[in-house]
Amino acid sequence: MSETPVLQIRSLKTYFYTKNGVVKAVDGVDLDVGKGRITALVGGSGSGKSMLSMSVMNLVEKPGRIIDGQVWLNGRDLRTLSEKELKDVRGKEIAMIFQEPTSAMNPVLKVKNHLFEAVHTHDKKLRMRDKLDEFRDVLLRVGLGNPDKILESYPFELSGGMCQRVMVAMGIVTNASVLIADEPTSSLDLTTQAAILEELLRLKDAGMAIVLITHDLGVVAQTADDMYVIKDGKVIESGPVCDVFASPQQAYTKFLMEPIALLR
Ligand SMILES: Nc1ncnc2c1ncn2[C@@H]1O[C@H](COP(=O)(O)OP(=O)(O)OP(=O)(O)O)[C@@H](O)[C@H]1O
Repeated sequence: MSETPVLQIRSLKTYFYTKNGVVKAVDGVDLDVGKGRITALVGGSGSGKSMLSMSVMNLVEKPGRIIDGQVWLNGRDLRTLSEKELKDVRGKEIAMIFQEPTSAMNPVLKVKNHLFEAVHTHDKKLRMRDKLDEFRDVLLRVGLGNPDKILESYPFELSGGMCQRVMVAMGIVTNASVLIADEPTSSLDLTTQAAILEELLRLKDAGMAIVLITHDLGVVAQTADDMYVIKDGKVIESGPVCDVFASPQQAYTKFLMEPIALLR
């Protein structure tokens, strides 16, 4: 990676203090995310991928707590910002597509209002009617046909996969410099999955830095430039995707790659 990374994470630690002891969800992670690149975070269930991204957004809830580290975004350490300043950063400079779209969406807001909120929070002069054409176009690009009907729908009127695509559309319209996508294609059929991945590649080509969290090494091979393998809250292997695939160093990385090796 030649340019200075847009997002640099250093020594980040997020622990959960439970009655059964301390869970080290993120345990001293260093990570660089470059402009115009897709950086994949891979690892098994419970390895700490989601908590790492929630920590970047400073959205960790009790009993979890970020206990150490820095999160540099465009030269500012987000960990030193006030909650008010962070609100401004979220959605404008760094956007996130959550793993659980139905719980991340407001049940009383129509899709058009979700999309509008994603842009209006940071530009109060915008008017809904001026954005509707763009919203229709983005909905079509994420595989949601009949966009006029979708714009007028409430989340409960849509399937989980449709909500997931609305979340992707919200990530796209923000035009943030970093987009964190947590399993953005997990509950989608293969055709829709391909459309979303295509869209992520288009955003990357437009200069966005994308963090792609996934279990699916096939998706990583198709789309990502760099990858980090996470286990027990730690980065155990990282590098350009082609290097890690060509010569994985850790037994755990080889284990994650086994399903792909079988397909070759
Ligand atoms: N509220 C909580 N209380 C206690 N431990 C938690 C809590 N939330 C997450 N953890 C723990 O943090 C660790 C990391 O979880 P995380 O959700 O980041 O994993 P993940 O890699 O994203 O998994 P998945 O792929 O299944 O989403 C796990 O050990 C999990 O049990």
